[in-house]
Amino acid sequence: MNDSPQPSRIAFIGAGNMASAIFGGMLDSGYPAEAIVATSRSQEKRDDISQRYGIRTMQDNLAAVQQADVVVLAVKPQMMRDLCLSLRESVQARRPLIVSVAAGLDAATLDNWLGGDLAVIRCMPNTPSLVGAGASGLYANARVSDAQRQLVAELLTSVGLVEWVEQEAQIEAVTAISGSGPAYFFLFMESLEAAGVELGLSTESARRLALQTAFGAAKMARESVFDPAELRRRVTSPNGTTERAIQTFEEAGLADIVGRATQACAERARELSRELSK
Ligand SMILES: NC(=O)C1=CN([C@@H]2O[C@H](COP(=O)(O)OP(=O)(O)OC[C@H]3O[C@@H](n4cnc5c(N)ncnc54)[C@H](O)[C@@H]3O)[C@@H](O)[C@H]2O)C=CC1
Ligand SMILES: O=C(O)[C@@H]1CCC=N1
Repeated sequence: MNDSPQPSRIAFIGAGNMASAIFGGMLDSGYPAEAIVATSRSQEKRDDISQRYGIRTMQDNLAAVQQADVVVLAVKPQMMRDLCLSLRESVQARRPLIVSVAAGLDAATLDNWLGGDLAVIRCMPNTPSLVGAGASGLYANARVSDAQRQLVAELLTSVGLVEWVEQEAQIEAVTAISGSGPAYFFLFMESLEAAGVELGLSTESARRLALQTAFGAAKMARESVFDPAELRRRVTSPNGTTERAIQTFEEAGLADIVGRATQACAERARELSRELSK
């Protein structure tokens, strides 16, 4: 993963949903468990993580930082200020690369809370990282070296797709499309399952059909030489069944709804940034 024979030591601060999705995916793709440590305040959670993933866990965030080349900050945005202030001294002493996955917190604010002059990468991942099918947007501040960019890109490529953005504001767009995006597709799957039940299928059968169709459509869209619009046209026979369904979606303004939902998501990220960086 880097030029030295030793893998980079990665400390995850806050071993919740997103951190476990990333380190779980890294482990599945062969990253050595000995090089990963995760912190949690709950003993039960620490035991569960060590048992399930075979990585080291700690209660003490400072001890984790003191041994790390890369520190991944993975607590809720609202907890980040206190966490950064508590890590400041250790971080300034060791100067690891900082990677934040928090929605809506800009690199300069994090850097400031951590004492300044640090290499900071803002990452917006998503939970399908857990199954190696994640999508992450990355933004690096000016202090991040090429080697550090490459290391983080490699780590996240091991759990899915990586897209660099050149402007930090573009991270809000990544949040609206892929960070929060899995929830939109899950919502559509839930609706499709409920509709199947309404039309007379059993819940189990409706769920299996809805999930396999979502999977099949995504796989086909990724693998095909045709774009999604052309693939949709190929399902839609003139005067056939699909046409009626698509007409219904269009009349209800699906594209507009998606536009408004993603705008609202990006705006919430900006709002979080204003609230939390005060
Ligand atoms: N869940 C998602 O789909 C995504 C989440 N994110 C970001 O990831 C971050 C974490 O979100 P989730 O994993 O969903 O939340 P979570 O609540 O599952 O995980 C956060 C964890 O941090 C722990 N924690 C809080 N303060 C701590 C401290 N001082 N020291 C050690 N541990 C501490 C909590 O106990 C919890 O286990 C957030 O900033 C969020 O914006 C980013 C992309 C996607
Ligand atoms: O809902 C949230 O705030 C986080 C960030 C992106 C996905 N989950």
